Amino acid sequence: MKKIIKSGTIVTASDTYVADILIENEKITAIGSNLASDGAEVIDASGCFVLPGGIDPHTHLEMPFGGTVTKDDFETGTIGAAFGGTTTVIDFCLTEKGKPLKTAIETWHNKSRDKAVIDYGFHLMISEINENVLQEIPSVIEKEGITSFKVFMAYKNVFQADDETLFRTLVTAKEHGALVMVHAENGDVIDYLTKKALEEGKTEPIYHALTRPPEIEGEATGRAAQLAGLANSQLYVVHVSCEDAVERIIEARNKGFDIWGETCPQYLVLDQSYLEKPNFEGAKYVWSPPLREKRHQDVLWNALKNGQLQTIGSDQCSFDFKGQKDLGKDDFTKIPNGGPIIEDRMSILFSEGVTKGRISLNQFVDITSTRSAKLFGLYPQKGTIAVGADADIVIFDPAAERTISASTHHMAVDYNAFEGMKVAGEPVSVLSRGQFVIKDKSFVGAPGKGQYLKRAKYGSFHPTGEKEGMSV
Ligand SMILES: NC(=O)NCCC(=O)O
Ligand SMILES: [Zn+2]
Ligand SMILES: [Zn+2]
Repeated sequence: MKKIIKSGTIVTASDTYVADILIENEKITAIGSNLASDGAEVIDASGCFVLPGGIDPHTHLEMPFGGTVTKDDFETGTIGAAFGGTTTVIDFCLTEKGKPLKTAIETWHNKSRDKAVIDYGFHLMISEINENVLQEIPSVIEKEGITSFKVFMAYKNVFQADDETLFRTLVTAKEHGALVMVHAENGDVIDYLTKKALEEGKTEPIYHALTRPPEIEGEATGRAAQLAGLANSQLYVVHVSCEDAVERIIEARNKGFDIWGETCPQYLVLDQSYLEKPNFEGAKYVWSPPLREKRHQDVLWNALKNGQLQTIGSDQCSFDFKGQKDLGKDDFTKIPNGGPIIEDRMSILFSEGVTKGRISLNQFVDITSTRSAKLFGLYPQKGTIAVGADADIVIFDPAAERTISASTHHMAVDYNAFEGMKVAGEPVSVLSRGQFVIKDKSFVGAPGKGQYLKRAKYGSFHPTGEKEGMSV
């Protein structure tokens, strides 16, 4: 059945205007003034913003980590995402050394196929480069449409890859049209500092932050950037948390390197002091990289405003406080890293960013949706409101107010890191390919309705030279 969204203020990465939107067969087929209803279901959006569905480029759903598995899977995680206005997630598919890449990809299809309520794609972790891996890469890109690879520079003896692997991944990605993503922290130095802290009897959550100082992130970011420059390849730095890393990204971009940076809501609004909360509550705030001193927040906001960081990912990686985070009660290195943010990613950026004047409304759309669509091969099918695009649409009430709480969130996890935070603006209804997933703030979608997305190669939508500012 046709739908018409009437009288809303459409916001894209470049424009803001009042118009109606006609939806037919999953797509936007017309945008204009006073479109005739013609028996279509009419959705009144007056007083609301009509936004392209959010794209979360960084999630870990049902991921094994730290001796346990993330609490939110592709069902609860994508339900939470939809409530927050996100209509696409790109999740990290973990590989194992010595096993075919296709085995890992099949595992991830099995986790997601019948569960996702919104569309989804995968990034692929690269932990080693050898003849078998090199042989599989073309089919990963061409058949699976996986056009982004992830290399961990941290988590020694678990996920960490060496520099040769990172460099060869960059070279291979350049050859085949993929974007290399890095978790940029120096895992070897962290390993030394954490062992030393434990020897000195320092076991509380705060030592997680103190053994991973900003210099360690800055060093790894700079190293990855230099290697990307040497390989003449493309690099995307995930979860940038501090000034040291931002500076390395700016320097590399100024040299003309093809480098992009993502930050996350937690680094914009929470700080290192949260790790000192009593009764082990600090464990709720254990991320890698860690929360930083407050001064880094202004640097991150400015970098988003100036286009030096371009996207915001949730890094959704949720563990219950009871039964999972408390694995590290006597040893901070055993606290599973990560938190639940998929649901509040867009609200926090709107409330703290747009309503507080740190970024514009169009930048908000670019950062939460359009830029990820362009970088990860989904544009213009996703990431904008235009004729021919998928009808992934959020009707967003900027006047609504809400308090974030585990008692009202839709993720499966038993706490919310932003508990008690008041946010302005809320999605009222969310459509995925023309079907309501959220209608008048209630879930009306179904597991399995989300489709797997084969993505285009890197560079399809942002020719070299379009790196500066918000014009891409
Ligand atoms: N970020 C984090 O603490 N957990 C998720 C895994 C990762 O992205 O490093
Ligand atoms: Zn990471
Ligand atoms: Zn992550």
